[in-house]
Amino acid sequence: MNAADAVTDALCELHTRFAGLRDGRLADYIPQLALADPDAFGLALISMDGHRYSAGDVEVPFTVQSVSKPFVYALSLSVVGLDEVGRWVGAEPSGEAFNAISLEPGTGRPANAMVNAGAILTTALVPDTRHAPRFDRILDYLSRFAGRQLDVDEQVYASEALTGDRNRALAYLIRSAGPLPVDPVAAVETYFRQCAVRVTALDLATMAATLANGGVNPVTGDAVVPEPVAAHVLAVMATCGMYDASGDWLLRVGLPAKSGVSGGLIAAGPARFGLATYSPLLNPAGTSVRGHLALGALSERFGLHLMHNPALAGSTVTLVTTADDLPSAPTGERERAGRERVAVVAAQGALDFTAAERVLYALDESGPQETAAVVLDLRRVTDIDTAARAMLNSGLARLTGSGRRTAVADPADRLVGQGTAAAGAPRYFASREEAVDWCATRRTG
Ligand SMILES: NC(=O)CC[C@H](N)C(=O)O
Repeated sequence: MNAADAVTDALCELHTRFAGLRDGRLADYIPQLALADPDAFGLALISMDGHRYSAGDVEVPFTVQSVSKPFVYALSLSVVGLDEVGRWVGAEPSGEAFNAISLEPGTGRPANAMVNAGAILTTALVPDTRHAPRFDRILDYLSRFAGRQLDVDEQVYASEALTGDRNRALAYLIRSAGPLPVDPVAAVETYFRQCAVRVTALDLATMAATLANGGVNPVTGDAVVPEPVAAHVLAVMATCGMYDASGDWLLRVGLPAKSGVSGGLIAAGPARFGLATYSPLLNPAGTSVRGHLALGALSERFGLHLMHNPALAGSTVTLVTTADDLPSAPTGERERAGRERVAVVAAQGALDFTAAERVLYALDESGPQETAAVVLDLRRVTDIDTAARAMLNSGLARLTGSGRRTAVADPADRLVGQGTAAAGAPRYFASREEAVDWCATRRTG
């Protein structure tokens, strides 16, 4: 028994809880989908370290269907850019079903890339060259998101190609509405193939985890799309991924998600995990009944809701008001020894904007009257992002500018970066002792 089996146990428990449920119907408007096993049910979770947890049928193949949409959207954003994609596809929830025959009034754009109209256009925006045919690019990207080579279920493809006139109608409607740089009618057949790509619940969880992990597949380490693209896709999944049920989903489950009519469902916890379920019995909105319930229960049980008050990293900052070589010496004795009282603010962990604010506040609180000198101890900091580095640098410059003697213990050069000590910048030391000693030494004159 391993300790991490506790995670698997939680998934198994949900699997047991919902496996017996027979509500919902198989999709049959694509005839091949009606042949799915209604009892199939699997749940998978991939962590940001690429750890895999699963319960039930997580290796049963099924076609990706609409769960392909966020990933192809990611591809077109990467290739064409947010602004250009945004000219042709909106980012507003449509409040309508996935296959609604409707475009945004005024602009003639599909409402978003998660409904069929927007997805067909998104697919059309993926460049199609002799060197890299559109579908090959799509299959390659989906495979990189999944971390293994995927293929197409030709029977499901043929089945949708035979019956997909509603999507063709949408493509013609889109083409009639505006001066597009691409042809959605030609792209709709590619869209059918993209929907027929075969995946498993484990694949989908890995794909969701890649979006959650800033576009880097946490299992293979492959940087599939840039971080901002992953963030944009998650944002659209959060507001539009569950079609006309998106608001209620965000309210109750609180995670960016995407459903598909073959029974796949993904949800992503940014910087935390990727989740997927497979169960082909659908509710009237076209979402897996068991998947919906299981992810809802999981979110509630583990507090995964995005808007859930995030646990404040209570230990980001420690303030030690006196730390010098004469820790308990009274002021007189300290002065005779030519030493000053030094405050030490110690930060730890990964510093982002929020953590940097706490550090700066603690630096202010550490003075100025009683302890004029202050040391910022970064020895236990593991990472500083760009925003936090800029904030800390300008905050420290303000401190020194206001006359406080300031030193930073930064053995890993995390803050100073390029090693430049600009005028007005604090002094940098490799150890806390040196920093405290420099600060404590009373300057004369
Ligand atoms: N919601 C879905 O999964 C729909 C995908 C399906 N291929 C369609 O276009 O109708």
